[in-house]
Amino acid sequence: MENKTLKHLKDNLIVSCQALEEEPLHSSFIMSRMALAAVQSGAVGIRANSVKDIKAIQETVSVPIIGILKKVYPDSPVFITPTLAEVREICATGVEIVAMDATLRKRPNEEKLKDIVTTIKAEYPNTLLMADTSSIADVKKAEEIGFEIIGTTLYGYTDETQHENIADDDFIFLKEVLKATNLPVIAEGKIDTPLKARKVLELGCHCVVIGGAITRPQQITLTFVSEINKMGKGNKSDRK
Ligand SMILES: CC(=O)N[C@H](C=O)[C@@H](O)[C@H](O)[C@H](O)COP(=O)(O)O
Repeated sequence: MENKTLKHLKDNLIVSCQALEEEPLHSSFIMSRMALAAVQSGAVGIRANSVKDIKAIQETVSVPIIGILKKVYPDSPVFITPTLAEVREICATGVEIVAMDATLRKRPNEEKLKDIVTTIKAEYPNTLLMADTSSIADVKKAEEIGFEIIGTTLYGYTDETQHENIADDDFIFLKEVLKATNLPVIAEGKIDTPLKARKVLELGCHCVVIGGAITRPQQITLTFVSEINKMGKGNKSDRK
């Protein structure tokens, strides 16, 4: 029998409401209002970073939350809920799903992903664990060690995949992910148009997470400015 949260999310939209310290909208209050705006327009779930933001969002909306805690360690490139300590902190908020980096990269403090998953499953058996992956090898490993959900979150966001985009070659990577696992797949990462969101669901993803294209105004503004800047001198109107 499928889990209640997964049933709720099926074929629907999750909006990621995140602003890091260096971003203009960094504020738990603003993130909670972003979440409210998203839910008012039909999002059925929210993805959020940090205990503070999660609490503010929980007080504002009552949809399932994918919680993460971004933290940078000096000895590893892994920063999305990287160690057992952050996973525990996010589980303790009571979010329905906790996501963590599930790439095969070296983790901080020499921790092993399998140990983190085993420990958390014993402590929080009702919390769903989502693997933020970047490759087919990550996906297979994540399923093997006990994750319940696969996310494509890190495809295009690691050194190895920085030049890739999930929409490349008619979503070839996503199609391979769907073939490689029987777990529900959440499409996430660089999905920047409504059409692409629909397409990933039609391909068989369980649901879709959209971040920057909805909640990062600096990123949205840039898409307009870049297009405007393509206007050649010859195309500019003479009209005063
Ligand atoms: C790589 C990384 O740090 N990803 C983060 C994960 O939570 C967020 O910053 C993204 O906004 C989120 O994954 C949604 O993706 P996009 O913003 O591309 O729609």
